[in-house]
Amino acid sequence: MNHPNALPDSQTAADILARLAAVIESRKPARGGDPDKSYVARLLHKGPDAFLKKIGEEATEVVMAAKDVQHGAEPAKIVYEVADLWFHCLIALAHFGLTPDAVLAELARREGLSGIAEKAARPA
Ligand SMILES: N=c1c2ncn([C@@H]3O[C@H](COP(=O)(O)OP(=O)(O)OP(=O)(O)O)[C@@H](O)[C@H]3O)c2ncn1[C@@H]1O[C@H](COP(=O)(O)O)[C@@H](O)[C@H]1O
Repeated sequence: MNHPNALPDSQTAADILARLAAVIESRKPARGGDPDKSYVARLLHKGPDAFLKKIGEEATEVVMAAKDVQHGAEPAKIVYEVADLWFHCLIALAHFGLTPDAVLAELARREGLSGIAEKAARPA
């Protein structure tokens, strides 16, 4: 299994996610997405139960891939499964009118905030 380990110089993760989000947006039924020609349109057409089920399956596949890697499989296996998981999460975000930028902004907001300190500061 071969996959590129680094992004080309001109590409940022935010750009890639934004481009994919734009494609997903264009596949919405209201925008004429065709379930016969597009996997994304098909999932959006089926509705939340369909893509939320896929997210559950893909999350499980990430766990299974990681267990395989623990037992000697090629680490790239995890990359493919995480890509599937992120992709299906982007479909859910689009359905609910959210963008990957919102998630990136939340991660940026959390930068430097220890998870242990954050949990300890929560109201009882
Ligand atoms: N990144 C992806 C992407 N990742 C995974 N998949 C598809 O997700 C599906 C589910 O993957 P699985 O491994 O679970 O396959 P499966 O078990 O056969 O799936 P199910 O039958 O259970 O749904 C497969 O059909 C994959 O091809 C993707 N399909 C599309 N994209 C992106 O979305 C864009 C728009 O795609 P379309 O809407 O199909 O034109 C594409 O240009 C890509 O950039």
